[in-house]
Amino acid sequence: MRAAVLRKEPSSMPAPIDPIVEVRGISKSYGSTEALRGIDLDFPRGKLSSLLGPSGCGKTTLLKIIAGLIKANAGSIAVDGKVVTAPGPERAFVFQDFALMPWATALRNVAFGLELRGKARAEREEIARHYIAEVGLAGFEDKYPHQLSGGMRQRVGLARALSVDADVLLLDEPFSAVDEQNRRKFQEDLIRLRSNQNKTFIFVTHSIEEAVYISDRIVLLSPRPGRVSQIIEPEIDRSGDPDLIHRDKHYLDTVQEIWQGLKQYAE
Ligand SMILES: Nc1ncnc2c1ncn2[C@@H]1O[C@H](COP(=O)(O)OP(=O)(O)OP(=O)(O)O)[C@@H](O)[C@H]1O
Repeated sequence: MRAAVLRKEPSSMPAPIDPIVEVRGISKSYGSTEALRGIDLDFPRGKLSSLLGPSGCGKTTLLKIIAGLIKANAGSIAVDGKVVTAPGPERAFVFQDFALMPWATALRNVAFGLELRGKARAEREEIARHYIAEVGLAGFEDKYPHQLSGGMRQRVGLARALSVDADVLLLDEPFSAVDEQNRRKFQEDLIRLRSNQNKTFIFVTHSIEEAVYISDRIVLLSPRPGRVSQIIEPEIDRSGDPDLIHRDKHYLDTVQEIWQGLKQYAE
């Protein structure tokens, strides 16, 4: 039987990275709490990178600095070679609680980013319908958030981020509020979206299994203050049966290797 997960042959030269997001010397303190110190990172274009580490290591802080939602005390962020200091159309942020407008339908919520950008109603609704279908919610366009399950609300949040056509999607633990079945299903959807949408995903999680399952690249952060401790490229062939991947030796070994590095921080 062919293995479901393949470790690619190591090449003699590391593949050059085409970074879309460049993080240089980022430090951030909240009062006397030093959240991040001297972070240097490149996020490759068209890939899914995860920020992984124990609670409080600064994952969300780094993601929000990349988004331009909070300011660093030192350092810079460049997107496509241009230094950014505020939110911009090339980056879309998916919040942990999805941040939906409760009084608006799924369609209006998804179209909202386009509404803010001044797109005409017919056009923005056509785009919104397309992405609602992309995330598996066709038929739910006219439902309000309270009529949708947590998993569905999360899909609305993702469809909204996809519809504004940003090159970089920043996702802050988007699976934390949903049950395990939906989480698994959504991880598979994200892998599919990442291969057919040509976007760069930067994803915050504290689940080692999740990071190994979905990521091209995992940035491990160590806490107090947050620093880059390791970068891991799981090199998993995800074209096979997802259930087999979860049982594959290389997948399990990678999970174990990361756990060995992180367990010292477990409380
Ligand atoms: N607004 C804030 N004011 C003060 N301290 C903060 C603030 N936001 C974060 N911190 C502190 O900065 C550190 C990093 O927080 P951050 O939320 O970025 O970590 P995290 O790795 O995302 O954590 P978690 O996995 O628990 O979400 C923590 O010690 C946290 O308590």
